[in-house]
Amino acid sequence: MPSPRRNLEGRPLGASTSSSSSPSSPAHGGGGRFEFQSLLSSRGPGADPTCARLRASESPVHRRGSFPLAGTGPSQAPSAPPPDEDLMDLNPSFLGIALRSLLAIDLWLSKKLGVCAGESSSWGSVRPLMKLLEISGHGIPWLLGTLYCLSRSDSWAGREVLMNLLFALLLDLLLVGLIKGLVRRRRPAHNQMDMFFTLSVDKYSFPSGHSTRAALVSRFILNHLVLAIPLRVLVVLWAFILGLSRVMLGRHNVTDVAFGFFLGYMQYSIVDYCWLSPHNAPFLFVLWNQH
Ligand SMILES: CC(C)=CCC/C(C)=C/COP(=O)(O)O
Repeated sequence: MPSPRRNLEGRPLGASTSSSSSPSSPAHGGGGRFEFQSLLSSRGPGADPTCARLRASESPVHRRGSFPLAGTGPSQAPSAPPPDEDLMDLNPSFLGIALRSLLAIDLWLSKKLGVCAGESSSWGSVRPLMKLLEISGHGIPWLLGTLYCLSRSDSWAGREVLMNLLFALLLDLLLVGLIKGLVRRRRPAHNQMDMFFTLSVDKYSFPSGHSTRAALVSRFILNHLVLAIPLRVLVVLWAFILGLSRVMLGRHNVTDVAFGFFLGYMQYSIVDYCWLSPHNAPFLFVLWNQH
């Protein structure tokens, strides 16, 4: 009866060992190729290690990927191919590489633009002005301001617009809070957490809540207020500078702000689509009237 095939450590092929998961084990590099070979050859019927080796050695990916694993000179045994899962690990997709590069550029650019991140930063003297701008885009003044105007409004048309602005601001808080809680991206390391009134999710930075609000509110204003051209330009400028100031203050990375603008813009489309009126939400208007 043929004796069971063994790997170079003397273990029967296919036998799982607790040591194979430890960092010093072959699977983690030392003589990892032996463990990979045993894994390949134990893959059930038809799993021919010779074929697998040929297939893998034809692949430039394997050649590149095996480099860190081999760590050995030509005098040692030829390296066996890693299993498919390992090939996948060693073969990052084009999308993966693009995302990693984008992230690296994002971090680098955000650090460069964070010129007001502290009092001692190169533009530290502008920091108070940037913080004033920060308050102009904060949720509290916008919510309180809208509620105040609603309470003072004496026309149905005005009330309708303000009711929808309130809905937009609440929707924005909800969506930004949700995404921040899901993505959990840390704020940049150079940020000082000295923001006025934050919620617990505001320790996260993606997306920038100020930027979503800036895009949402400015699109709302441009669509529902009749303004002279210079004022319209001012509204757009305010939104843009508010977004930029988030990176300059070191609160956000560029991608947080870019996505924030996109999300805020889309949120307006949702609000416009679900536009509340005395016809589709009469209870809201009656409630407010009684108020
Ligand atoms: C408490 C309320 C009503 C809003 C929180 C507003 C806030 C602090 C958002 C964080 O913005 P960034 O994500 O741009 O830092």
